[in-house]
Amino acid sequence: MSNALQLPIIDLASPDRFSTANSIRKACIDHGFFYLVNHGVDEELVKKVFEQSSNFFSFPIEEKMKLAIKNHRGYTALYAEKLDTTLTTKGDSKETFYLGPLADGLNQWPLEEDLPSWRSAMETYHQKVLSAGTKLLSLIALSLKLDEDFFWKVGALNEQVGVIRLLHYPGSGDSDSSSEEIYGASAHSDYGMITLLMTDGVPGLQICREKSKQPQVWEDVPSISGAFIVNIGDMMERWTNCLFRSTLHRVLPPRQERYSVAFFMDPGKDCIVECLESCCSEACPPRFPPIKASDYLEERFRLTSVK
Ligand SMILES: O=C(O)CCC(=O)C(=O)O
Ligand SMILES: [Fe+2]
Repeated sequence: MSNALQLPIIDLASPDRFSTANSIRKACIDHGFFYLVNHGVDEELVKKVFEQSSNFFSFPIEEKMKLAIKNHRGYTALYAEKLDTTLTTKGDSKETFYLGPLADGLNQWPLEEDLPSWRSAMETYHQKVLSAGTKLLSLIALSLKLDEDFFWKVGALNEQVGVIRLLHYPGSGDSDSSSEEIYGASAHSDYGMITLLMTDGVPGLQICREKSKQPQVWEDVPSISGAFIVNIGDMMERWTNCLFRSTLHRVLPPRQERYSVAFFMDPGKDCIVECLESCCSEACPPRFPPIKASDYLEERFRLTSVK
């Protein structure tokens, strides 16, 4: 079952920060998803990143495997990841490429002679989206009645933050011969603080707002040209004691080829994520113990890769 959904639209450039923070708070409580506009990442750059992504994924598999994932950076092939760890079917029908923080030297780069504009496009995109995400996190802090620089002070934000995941869903054409339950991206929630997602407009993304309600109700999330689709991740849900929702989402197996680019803002690795005082009380005690971000994230990565 699926319905179309109208998510709130948040304007990152609005001068009225307190009213924006209030709208964000409502969006995070009601949906855990919203659109972000006036975010400062220009359309030309987004177009370049999608072009470079499509150029890379069109290479033969042997070439792509030369950059196979190491230290969470590089290429993962079709069916190599399964975001819903409870499924018994083979992995998700997508291939991906991960690029992390620019300063740590761990990124893998395609050869310049193969893709001359790749590196500059990806580096610029990383910087620009990190800057938009950082502004958004200061508004999220305000929305939780915290100081604007709260996420800096607790070590969640630093120059070692921000992971780009390029995604390519090859598309199944019109035939759907398989009876197996294979998704483009199977049902999952994201792990970190926030995710900023751009798609090429091909439909497929759905959310389920009540994770534990049966049967699950899935609603389509249409793309709005130029807007990021932002969602709250599990670590933010932990900080807020489930006030903000880390909403379950998935991508249906697209008939048509589909590209998207996710930008994950996970907390810095030494950051301890623990229930905010404003989100618990005697009647509503913390639901999760404090946890070090890197311990939590490593375990989640380990579970999603298909052995
Ligand atoms: O491709 C999409 O629309 C969503 C991707 C996603 O949920 C993810 O990469 O975590
Ligand atoms: Fe996701």
